[in-house]
This record gives sequence, C-alpha cells and structure tokens, in this order.
Amino acid sequence: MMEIESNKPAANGVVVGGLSPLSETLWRETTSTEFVGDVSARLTWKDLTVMVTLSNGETQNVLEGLTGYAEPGTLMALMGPSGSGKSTLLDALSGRLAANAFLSGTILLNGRKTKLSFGTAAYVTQDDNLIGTLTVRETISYSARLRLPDKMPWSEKRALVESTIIEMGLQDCADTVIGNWHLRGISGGEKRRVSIALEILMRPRLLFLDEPTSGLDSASAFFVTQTLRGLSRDGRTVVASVHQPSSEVFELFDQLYLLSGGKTVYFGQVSEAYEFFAQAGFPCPSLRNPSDHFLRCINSDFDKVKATLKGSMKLRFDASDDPLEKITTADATRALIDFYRTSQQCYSAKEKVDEISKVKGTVLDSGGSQASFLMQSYTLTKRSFVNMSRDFGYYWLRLLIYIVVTVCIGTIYLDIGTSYSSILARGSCASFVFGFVTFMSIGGFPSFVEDMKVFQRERLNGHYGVTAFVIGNTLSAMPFLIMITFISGTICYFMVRLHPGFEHYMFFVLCLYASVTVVESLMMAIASIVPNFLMGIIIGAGIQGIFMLVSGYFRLPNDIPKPVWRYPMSYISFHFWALQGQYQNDLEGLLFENQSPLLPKIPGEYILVNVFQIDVARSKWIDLSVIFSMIIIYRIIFFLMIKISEDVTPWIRGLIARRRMQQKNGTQNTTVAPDGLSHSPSLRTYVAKRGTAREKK
Ligand SMILES: Nc1ncnc2c1ncn2[C@@H]1O[C@H](COP(=O)(O)OP(=O)(O)OP(=O)(O)O)[C@@H](O)[C@H]1O
Repeated sequence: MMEIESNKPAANGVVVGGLSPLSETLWRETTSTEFVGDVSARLTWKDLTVMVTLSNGETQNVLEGLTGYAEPGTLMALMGPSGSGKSTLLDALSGRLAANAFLSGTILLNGRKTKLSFGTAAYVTQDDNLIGTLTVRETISYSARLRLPDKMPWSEKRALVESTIIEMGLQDCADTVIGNWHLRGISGGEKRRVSIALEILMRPRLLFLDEPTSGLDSASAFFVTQTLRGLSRDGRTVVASVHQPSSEVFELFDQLYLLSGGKTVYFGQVSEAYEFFAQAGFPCPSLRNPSDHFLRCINSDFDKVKATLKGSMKLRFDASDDPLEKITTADATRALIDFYRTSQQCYSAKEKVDEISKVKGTVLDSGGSQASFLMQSYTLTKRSFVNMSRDFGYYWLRLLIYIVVTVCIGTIYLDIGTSYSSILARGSCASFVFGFVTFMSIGGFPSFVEDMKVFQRERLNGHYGVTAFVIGNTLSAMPFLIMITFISGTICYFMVRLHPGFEHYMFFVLCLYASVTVVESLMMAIASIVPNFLMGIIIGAGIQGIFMLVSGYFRLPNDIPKPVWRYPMSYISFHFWALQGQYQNDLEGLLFENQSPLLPKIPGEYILVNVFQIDVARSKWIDLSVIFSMIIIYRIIFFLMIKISEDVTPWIRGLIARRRMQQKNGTQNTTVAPDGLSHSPSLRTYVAKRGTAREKK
C-alpha cells in the first residue's frame, strides 16, 4: 500500500489544519513530536465489531461491522435508541472498553494504530465530577497548572484559562463556586460546560463527549452544542453521543451516525439524512422534528408500546397514513439497515475510510500533562488544601465533634488522680481515646470518595499520575489532622490531667495524631477497592472493630488466643501499639494508692507488667514509630491498589471473560483486541460504580 505523507510544510510556511492562532501557538509549544504542519486528527474505523461476554459465558455482539470516519472541522452526532451501542462505540474509539469486551476491526488515527487512552483524545463523560468548593476560574486554573508546561509563564497560562472561559461562555459565572451539598453553585448546564472547558484546555485534536446535553434544558443544550460546533470549526474532530436532540440542536451537527442494535442505520451528512429516510420509504412527516423521526423509526420500544394500546388509541394509529404505523419498528429498522448497506452513503463512507487510512499523518502525542511531577504534586496539594479548608464536612465538622467528645471525656475523667480506682480509669480512658475517638475519623470517608471521583476522571484523561495524587492528599490533610488532634488531645490531656510533663503531653498528642492518620490511610486504601461510600464505611468500621478487640484492653494481651488473634492480628492492629505506648507514657513513674492506706503504694511499672501486661522492655517511642510506619504502609497499599485496579484487574477480568467464552463455545476465540485497546480502564465501569454515590448528591 502506498503511503502518502500528509500536508508537508508548504514552501511559504507550514500548513496548519484550520487552527486558531491560540491553538496553533499552544500546540507548537507543548507538542514534543516534530511539528510537521498538520496536527489535526483523522479517525477511521473499519469493520468494527465489539463482542462482550456475559456472566453466564454467553457472548453478545454489541457493535457489528461498523465502518466510519471522523474528520477535523466536523461535529459528529452519534445517535440511536437506548442500548444501541453509542457509548460502546465511543469507548471503543477512545480505547476505554471494559475488560469483558473484545474488539475486532481496525481503528486508525491519522492512518496509524494508536493507543488512545490516557490523554491522546479528550473524553468528557456524562458525570460532572468537579470539586464543589472551587470557583469555575479556580477549577480551570488548577487544571492549567497541572498540565501546562512549567516553563510557560503564568501570564500565558492565565491568558489560556481566560480564553477557555470565554470560549465556553462561562464569563458570568467564572467566580461562582461549582457547588456541593452545602454550597449553592452553578447550574447543570454551566457544570457541563466547565467539564468540557477542562478537556479543551490543552486544545486536544480529538474530543469525545458522552451525552453532553442530557439533563439540560433546550437553551443550555443548544448553547453547549453550539460551543462544540465552534470547537470543531477550530480544526478539531468532535464526536458526541446525543439523546433526542431538539431540531435546533440537531441542525448544528455536521455528520450523523445512527445506530440500532449495534448496526449502522445511517452514516453521512446530517443534511442528507432526511432524503435518505424518504428514499428508504420512511419520509419524515412535515410537522415532526427530523431527529425524532429517525429515532422513532428505529426504536423497537415503540412496538412494545403499540402492543399495549387498546380501543380508540389503537384505531388512531391504524388510521394514520404514516408508513411507520403500518409495520413494526423492528421491520422498519431491518429495512433501513439493508437500505443503508446498498446506499450511496455507505459506498462513499467506505471509499473515504480507505482514502484517509492510506495517508500516514502526524503521530499525535499524548494530550496528557506537560507539567513536571513536582509541579503536579504542589498543585494537587494546594488544590486539595483549599478544598479541605472550604468544605465544612471534610475536617471542620470533625474538629467540632472531636472537641465536644474530648470535653465529654475530660468532664467524665476530670482530674483522674492516682487513687486505686484511677488505675482502671486511666486504662479505659486511653482505650476510649485511641479506640473510639480515632474511629470517628471514618466520617471523612464520603468527602474522600468525592475526591476519588475527581481523581479518576483526571487520571483517565492523563492529567497526572497516582503518585502525585497520593502525595497531594497526604500533605494537604496533614495540617488539618495536626490541628484536630492537637486541639482535642490538649483538651483531653489537661482536663483528665494525665501523667504531667511536656514529653508525656507530646507523646499523647503525637500518638493520637498518628492513630487518626492511620485511620485516614486505612480508609483511603478501602476507598481504592470499594468506592461506594456506604459500603466503605461499613467495611472500615468492621476492620476497626476487630482491631479494637485485639488491642489488649478488652482482653489482656497474654489472654488473647494465640493463633490468629494474638499473632498476627494484634500486631497488625494500630490500637494495640497505641495502647502499649500510651499505658507506658501514662503510668511509668507514677505511684498509686493501694486498696488500703496501710498497704504500700503501687508503682506504675508494677501495674504495667502485672495488670495491663505491657512489654516495658520496649520503649514507648518504638510503639509510636510502628504506628507512623503503618501510615506509610497503608499509603503504599493505597497506591498499589490503584495501580492494580488500573492494570491487573482489567487483565484478569479479560482472562476470565475469555476463559468463560472458550468453555461455552469449546473453541479458541479469534477476536482479539488490537494494541491492548481493551486493557485500558473502562470509564463506564467506573461511572457505573459511582452511580450510587452520585445518587446521594
Ligand atoms: N461490558 C459490557 N458487558 C456486558 N454488556 C455490555 C457491555 N457493554 C455494553 N453492553 C451492552 O451493550 C448494549 C449497548 O450498550 P451501550 O451502553 O453502548 O448503549 P447506549 O446506546 O450507549 O445506551 P444508553 O443510551 O442507554 O447509554 C447494552 O445492552 C449493554 O447492556
């Protein structure tokens, strides 16, 4: 096959594929590939079939033999009834298919096979996962710092942010917060535009949008679509799935890809679709919105609706002259699919695909971040800190509750003293502080799940890596945790009058800080496995309940059954180490009254060994350092869990799906995913997982 190098720089300068001056400057500055002139994206797909394996081992073709192309400067509408495969086609094209989906056929970007996930193409999902406490301008500015090159001066970054705000028509709400459960913010349509703004900030050449207008009123939907049209006119390739667009919105699209049951019903110019349907025998009635008519022809749910009609309603349908009312939609769809196969549109689409595929154009570099790791970590830390300080539910509420609870502890154990009865009281006070007070930290889990949603969106679009996120989250939370534990620890220490002395005070608050941070880290690790906030809290509470049981208070260390509970559970429990350290910290060096004043006083060391069964040979500072190392271990687990869910889990799921399919069919499946396309994380699985969390909003 002859390869043609596209758009070589012309004699009088470079040919730039219809870019605005701003886009051109940015692209030249940020691209690390050699600038060969045309940086536009031409996407083609040929004989694209996607097969999914279901849990019973059955397979289902979700897409069947689709052929089409998307060109720069055009806005394509992907339409079809629910379940027709629109999202699957978007996923397949953007390299985000679920692990149980297998793809055959060829997808080429500028005539080359390219892995499209993680930033090469921008993908705007249906969910607007944004940080509610930030204003629109802040949201876009942080995103700019996270992704634009460090060496680009801030004035230029700001200019880009401002131009993006104007491009998306967000000037009026630029300084309004996005909004969350307690902050009233911008409207749904504006949120949608912010989500799109974040993805167009880096001026991607290829933009996918999953139902950008769903849930918006007609004016907002029109505005969003008009903006998309503007973006396409800037030389970008824009593909958007749409649900039931109004006639004004529909007219803004250039091309239409109509799907039904995973098959092509129509692919071509929007302007020719009207004629196509008329030729196929299904002309659009004069007073009907064309897009409604097209969907009406192919939506088999209408057959079910008609079957339930009775009496006059049925007669009304039967008396109509619309040819659609005479046959079932299933028959109409079949007729249209057959008609398309032999149509001029199908023929010219195939020709065009072959023509575009032959041209080996620019290798588009990943549109992901250009910022350094340090810049990303710094920006994420700052952004997360700002969010935590503005979100009342993140730490402020916890501080309030911690103060209330520690004042309660302080009044109940007020001035504990060194009487005989204070020995057990000191034990139970420490056990309550390090058991229940630290346990209350799971209250921050819902906010953290919200953070994770933003992270997932940004991660999948290649904005930054997992390490930068973990660093940002750890550092930004630190001042708040120090504040909460030092304030509540100080109240508790001085009201109860625990062992006097600065060193003892410091140990107590540091131990409280370390324990609360371990709980946070544990909850983060849980969030990476169970991103549902209710399930996460239940699991976190269960784990901590077990840890508390083996802490050495409810059952003395030597009495804890050795297998499992003593070894290894008590050693894994941070409560165990906290109590071992705090008991030493509190009792060592004190003398306690005996049962009778005639009997000698009891030294704290004696109580530690004989009552609480504490290993006094080990320094309390070692106990504390074990808790600190647990923080690091849990953060590493968190990091690994994200990595595993990104790389290993899809691979295993794919393997299981393949096995199931083989067992069912008894044959080796020959459908393979080219370039590991199906191995990238599925956005839809991620969106589905978070559906429940979204409902709570
Ligand atoms: N990974 C998968 N595993 C099992 N079934 C799948 C998978 N992906 C898609 N499907 C099935 O394929 C069909 C098409 O799904 P898809 O979400 O692409 O449709 P859609 O046109 O986007 O629908 P909607 O408009 O409702 O979002 C559905 O019946 C869906 O259940």
